[in-house]
Amino acid sequence: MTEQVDVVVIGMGPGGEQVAGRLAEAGLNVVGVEAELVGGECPYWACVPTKMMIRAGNLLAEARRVPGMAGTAEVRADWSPVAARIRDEATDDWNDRVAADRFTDKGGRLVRGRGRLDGPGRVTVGEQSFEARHGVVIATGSRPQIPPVPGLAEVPYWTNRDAIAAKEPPRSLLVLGGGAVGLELAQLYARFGTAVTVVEAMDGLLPADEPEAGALLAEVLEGEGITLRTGARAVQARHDGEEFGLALESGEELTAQQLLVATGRRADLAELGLETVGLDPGAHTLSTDGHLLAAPGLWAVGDVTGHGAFTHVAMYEAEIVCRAVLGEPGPPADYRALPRVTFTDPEVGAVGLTERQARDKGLRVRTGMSRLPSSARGWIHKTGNEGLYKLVADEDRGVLLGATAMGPAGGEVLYGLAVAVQAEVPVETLRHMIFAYPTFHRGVEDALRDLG
Ligand SMILES: Cc1cc2nc3c(=O)[nH]c(=O)nc-3n(C[C@H](O)[C@H](O)[C@H](O)COP(=O)(O)OP(=O)(O)OC[C@H]3O[C@@H](n4cnc5c(N)ncnc54)[C@H](O)[C@@H]3O)c2cc1C
Ligand SMILES: NC(=O)c1ccc[n+]([C@@H]2O[C@H](COP(=O)([O-])OP(=O)(O)OC[C@H]3O[C@@H](n4cnc5c(N)ncnc54)[C@H](O)[C@@H]3O)[C@@H](O)[C@H]2O)c1
Repeated sequence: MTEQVDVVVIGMGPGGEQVAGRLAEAGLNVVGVEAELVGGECPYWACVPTKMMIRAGNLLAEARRVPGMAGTAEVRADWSPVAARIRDEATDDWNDRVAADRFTDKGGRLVRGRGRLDGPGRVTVGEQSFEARHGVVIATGSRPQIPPVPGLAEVPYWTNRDAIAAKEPPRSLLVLGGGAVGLELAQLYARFGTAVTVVEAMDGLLPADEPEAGALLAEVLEGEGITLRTGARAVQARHDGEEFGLALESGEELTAQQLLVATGRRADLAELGLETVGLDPGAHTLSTDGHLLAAPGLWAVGDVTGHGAFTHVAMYEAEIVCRAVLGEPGPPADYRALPRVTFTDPEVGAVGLTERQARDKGLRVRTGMSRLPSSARGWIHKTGNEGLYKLVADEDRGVLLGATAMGPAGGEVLYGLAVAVQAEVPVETLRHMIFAYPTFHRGVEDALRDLG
C-alpha cells in the first residue's frame, strides 16, 4: 500500500528538519525520514558539541594568559565537565526525543529508517512506501571522506564522532587533515594536554582560505606546542593494539595513542535510488537550479548540494525550498557572500572569494591587509591578539569580492564584511565610514587604507 502525502523529506539534519518543520507548520502533510538522529550531524557530532569543547579550551587558554597581565593563575585542565556537558546539555546522551517531538508537535510525521527514491515523487522506507503530491526533498548530508592511505581502512581511527564522544583526552593524537575539523579539534585537545601532531597534504593549513591566514594560524598552533607537518603525504597507517603509526612519504613515522581522520566530507548518494528519477547515483553532489530543484518535484538542501558544508547553508537553502513548495515569491540562492568561520583561537572568518579565487576568475583584483597586533585594540589586548584582516576588491567595480577577518573575534567582525560583499557597498563608501574606537573591527579601516 502506497500512502499519499504532500511532501517527503529524506534526512532530518539541520536542512531537512527546517524544511519538514516549516512545511508541516504551514499545514502540509509532511513525512520526515531519518535513519539516525533527528537534528543530524550538527547538534550531536559537529557544530554544537565542538563549540562547547572549544569554549572550554579557550577558557583554559585565557586563564593561562593571566601571568604578566593580571596576576597569577594556576590552571588544571579537567575533561570531565566537558564530557558531561556534551552528554547532558548538547546531545541528551545522543537521544533525539526533543528534536523528534519538536517536529511532530508541528504536525509532521516522523518515519525512522533509510529513505530511498522509487521513481518520481515516490519514496520507500523499508516496507513502507509514500507518494508525495508536491515533491521530495533530499537532505541526507555528508559523511567523512576517508583517503586511500594504505592500511588506514584496517585501523580503528577516530572520525569527528569519536573525538566528540571521547570520555577523556588521549595522551597523544595524530590528526590527518589540517582543515576546519582537524584544526578546531587539534587546538582544543592540545589545550587539554594532548600531544597533537597535524598532518596536512597541502602546503599550508586551511588551504581553502587565504594563505596568510593559514600561515598565521600555523605560527599560533606551533606556539602552543602542536607539531605540524604540511605538504606531507601519509603512505601507510598501522595500529599495533596500543599505538597508531603513520608513515609519511618523507620517511618519517609519526606515532600516537589516537588517530583522527579529518580529511573532508562527501555526500553519499549511491543508495538513494537517484537512477529511478533519471539522476546519476555516482555523482559527488546533487546539482540544483537557483531554487534548489534537482529534478522535477525533487529538491535538495544542505551538504548534498555541494554549495558549502555548513549548517547556515543548509538552513538558507531550506528556506528557499519552503518558499518554492509553498508557492511564495523570493529570490534564488545567492552564494556570493557565503560566510564561513573556523572556530580556532584566533577565529578565521571568511566571506566571498579569496584572492586566488578572484584572480582565477580573471578579475582585476586589488588586496589590502592589516595585522591586528598593530591596531590600537590589538596592542591593548596584547597576549592572544594574533590576527589579520585581508580584503579582496574588484578594481573595475570598486566593491569587495571577499574578505578574511582573523582574530579573537574574527567570526563576529566578519558580519560587517559580509554585508559589504552581499550589498556590494562601494569601497569608497566603506572608506568614509566611522569605525568605533578601539574595536577589533577598526583594523578593517587599516586594511581599506592598504587597498590603496
Ligand atoms: C566536527 C564538525 C564541526 C562542524 N562545525 C560547524 C560549524 O561550527 N558551523 C557550521 O555551519 N557547520 C559546521 N559543520 C558542518 C555541519 O555539521 C553540516 O554542514 C550540517 O550538519 C549539514 O546539515 P545537513 O542537513 O545537510 O546534513 P546532516 O547534518 O549530515 O544530516 C543529514 C541527516 O540525514 C540522515 N540520512 C542520511 N541518509 C539518509 C537516508 N537515506 N534516509 C534517512 N535519513 C538519512 C542522516 O542520518 C542525518 O541525520 C561541522 C561539521 C563537522 C563534522
Ligand atoms: N566551523 C565550521 O563552520 C566548521 C567546522 C568543521 C567543519 N566544517 C565543515 O565540514 C567540512 C569538512 O571539514 P574537514 O576539515 O573534514 O574538511 P576540509 O575539506 O575543510 O579539510 C580537509 C583537509 O584535509 C586535507 N587532506 C585531504 N586528504 C588528505 C590526506 N590524505 N592527507 C593529509 N591531508 C589531507 C585537505 O587538504 C584539507 O586541508 C568543512 O569543509 C566545513 O564545510 C565547518
